[in-house]
Amino acid sequence: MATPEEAYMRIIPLDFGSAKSVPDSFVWPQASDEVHSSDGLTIPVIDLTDPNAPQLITEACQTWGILQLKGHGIPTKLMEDMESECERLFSLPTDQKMKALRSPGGSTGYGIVPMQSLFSTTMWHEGLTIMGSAIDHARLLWPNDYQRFCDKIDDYQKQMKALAEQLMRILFKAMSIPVKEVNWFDDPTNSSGCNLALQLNSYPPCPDPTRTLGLAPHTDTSIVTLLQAKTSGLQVFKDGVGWVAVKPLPNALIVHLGDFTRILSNGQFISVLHRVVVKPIQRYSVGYFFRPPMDFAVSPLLSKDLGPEQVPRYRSVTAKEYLDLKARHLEKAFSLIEN
Ligand SMILES: O=C(O)CCC(=O)C(=O)O
Ligand SMILES: [Fe+2]
Repeated sequence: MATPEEAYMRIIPLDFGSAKSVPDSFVWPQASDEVHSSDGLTIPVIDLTDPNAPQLITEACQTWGILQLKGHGIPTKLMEDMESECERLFSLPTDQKMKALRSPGGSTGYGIVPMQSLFSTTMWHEGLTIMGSAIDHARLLWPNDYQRFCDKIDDYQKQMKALAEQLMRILFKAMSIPVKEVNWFDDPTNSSGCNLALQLNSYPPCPDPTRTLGLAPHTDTSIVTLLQAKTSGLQVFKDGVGWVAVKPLPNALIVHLGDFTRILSNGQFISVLHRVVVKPIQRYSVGYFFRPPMDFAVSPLLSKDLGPEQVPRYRSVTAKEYLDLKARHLEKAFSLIEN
């Protein structure tokens, strides 16, 4: 068990600007694992305006658990603006970013990802987590000029929420879960307490990219995660194949299925294991995590397809209980809820 001082130190990113080599505490031997050359094996690309999109998305959820989405309606300008805001944020002097440092055990603010506490090796990463308004953090980061960041973040979250709901309607239909039973759907004020989080990620230029990882392998604790990333670095694990590199298409969004969808679909949909490798060049990504309210009971039994003869593979678990299990056990959380 880490002491409070150790817990605090574990959320402070390295001062990457002055790192001329990869310190020993950042060395991940698996960073140099072989990656499948993805010729002929690429994650599905789906256009949301295609009339067959629901069917194609359902198939992609069963075979990959990840897809690239075109025709999603998020304005290109807004996506570019988010990339610029990431640059503006992460280029701030370290002392300034540290003013918005997340507290140990806290959910929002600047720092290394929360799952870092489960690993003894550090990841080549810094991030900012936002839930709801960004104003408290933005005021600390830019005391005289915080409104621009807040406005962009608000606009982005609003548009991402609408898109996530559109995708969830497709997923819930595919899983035969009646949307009317899920009363937190379509709640414009989010008064039902959906756990929506925006994660801005920065992977600074690395002097020796084959020795370290930007993010360790993990699945997302979400129903669905929408990710924008201009450059490569993300890899997904495909059973029987190994790590496959994702090559982001211009203006497309990457859609990850998260653990909650795996539970709701009784294991029919995959929550894909993924990781991030680093490069000699700077990389940013922005993830929008859509999670149900904390007290929502996530259960395969919500599906009308699950007849009495079919056994639920997972027990019912509230979102809060699962988030706690995941925070302590990471990918082993699944074995703890398996029937
Ligand atoms: O940066 C990426 O491509 C992935 C980020 C990610 O997996 C996450 O934030 O959970
Ligand atoms: Fe992720």
